[in-house]
Amino acid sequence: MKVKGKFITVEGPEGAGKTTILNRIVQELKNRGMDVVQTREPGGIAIAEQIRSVILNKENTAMDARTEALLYAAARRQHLIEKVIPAVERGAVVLCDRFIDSSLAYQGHARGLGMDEVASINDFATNGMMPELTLLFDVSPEVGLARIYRHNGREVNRLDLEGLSFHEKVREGYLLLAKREKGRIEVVNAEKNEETVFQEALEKIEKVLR
Ligand SMILES: Nc1ncnc2c1ncn2[C@@H]1O[C@H](COP(=O)(O)OP(=O)(O)OP(=O)(O)O)[C@@H](O)[C@H]1O
Ligand SMILES: Cc1cn([C@H]2C[C@H](O)[C@@H](COP(=O)(O)O)O2)c(=O)[nH]c1=O
Repeated sequence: MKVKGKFITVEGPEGAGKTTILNRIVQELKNRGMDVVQTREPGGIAIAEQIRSVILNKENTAMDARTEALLYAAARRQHLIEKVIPAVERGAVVLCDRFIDSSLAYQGHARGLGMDEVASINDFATNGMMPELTLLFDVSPEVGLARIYRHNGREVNRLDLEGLSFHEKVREGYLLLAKREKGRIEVVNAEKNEETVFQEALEKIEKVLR
């Protein structure tokens, strides 16, 4: 792939505030006249949105952990090919809500499949494409889940319904990744108020856009 634009991802446990902050950042960058593409995983294009509805359907309680990991990787592949790579190649800034680190934290660490195993199936899906910057919105499961149940209009999905220990493992997995990949993953304390989180995230993104 000829790289011209930027590929930036945001990550974090449930209710970390990724969507809220991403919406504001995208608006801010568009106001500055930049070519910005906001997207999400799993989803962002029709085929991946269809896979998303299978994965997150609360009735699919029989789903095996490896099946889950493979479905996320399949959605990722299609989304990269149809949307992310073309946008980066034309020079856009692509801001994506979740990417491979979600699979490593949720399926690799919290489900117990192993981060290395999950990384290897994802290598096949991505050809090794990685973001230039990843913002990890760190929040405790208590705070994140309370935000979802208290304020958010979004439907509670199959993964939200996992127990507290699962969500604790997700956070632990993310923090392990952040330690491992200090050059790419920047941790933001997402328990601070929205304005503070927005300013901190924007500053970090501005650094890679310079
Ligand atoms: N810093 C913050 N402080 C308090 N509430 C916040 C903050 N950021 C977002 N919220 C609120 O928390 C809720 C969840 O936010 P949001 O949907 O942006 O999280 P998310 O990380 O995208 O969640 P998920 O990935 O689980 O869907 C929303 O009601 C939002 O208004
Ligand atoms: C990409 C990806 C996501 N997940 C989980 C994380 C969330 O529970 C849902 C997505 O819902 P959101 O409202 O868009 O955050 O899917 C995962 O387990 N593995 C992944 O690779």
